[in-house]
Amino acid sequence: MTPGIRPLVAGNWKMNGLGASLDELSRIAQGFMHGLDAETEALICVPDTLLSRAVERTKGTPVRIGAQNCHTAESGAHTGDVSAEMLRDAGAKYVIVGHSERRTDHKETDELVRAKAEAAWRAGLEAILCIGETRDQRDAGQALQVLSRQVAGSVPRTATGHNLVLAYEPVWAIGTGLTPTVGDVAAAHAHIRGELSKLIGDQAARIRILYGGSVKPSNARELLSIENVDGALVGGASLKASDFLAIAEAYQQLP
Ligand SMILES: O=C(CO)COP(=O)(O)O
Repeated sequence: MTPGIRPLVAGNWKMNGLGASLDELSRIAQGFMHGLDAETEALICVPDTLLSRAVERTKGTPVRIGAQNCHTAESGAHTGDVSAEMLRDAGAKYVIVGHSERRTDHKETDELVRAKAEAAWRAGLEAILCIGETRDQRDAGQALQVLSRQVAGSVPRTATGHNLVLAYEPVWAIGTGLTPTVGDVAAAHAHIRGELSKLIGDQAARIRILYGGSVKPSNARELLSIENVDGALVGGASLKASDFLAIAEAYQQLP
């Protein structure tokens, strides 16, 4: 946690969810309506096919809806792509950019990720920009170097606490049940804050840095209590309302 920063617990449904999954979303929204403290911001990033229905389901609740990717252009001849303006039009408030699955599956570079963050801002969305090292990079002792390179290459210099959220997601921890040690998460987040500060100065202190990678109810409290961890980006466990709510509750239990 960082004093003065509103924590964000975000779910990333990835390529999961049909219409019926919206019942789970309703349960998440109900959980935040009744009992969960408004101090924690809640967001679910759904597949584009569910965007407008998800926005409808969560209307009047504290849960925000986001998307998982956008094109850099506002409109045009890009078959199969969706622009940030279209996501905004469908009711999204946030968009994830540079997730490692997109960096791998679609060969997204830091430069492209930076352009996507700028496209998100042009459309009035907040960007959740993901970075993180692979297992090989960690084993080679290069984790912090990789994070430096990704921050310098993919974070636009006009980033502020109002338009950017950073997510540290070690690639090897995604969907594996493995998590870094508390010491490694603390070192990575402090390092990211330092690199942000070199790039954008004082605003670095305002930017939320989320941890993502195998966050679940049983480890949420430990992970979320680490210094400079301002929330979580949750994959698998965000598909189940009881798990996602239990992760959000972990924040309330922190001193
Ligand atoms: O990639 C992630 C969130 O963006 C993390 O996924 P898991 O929580 O399933 O490991």
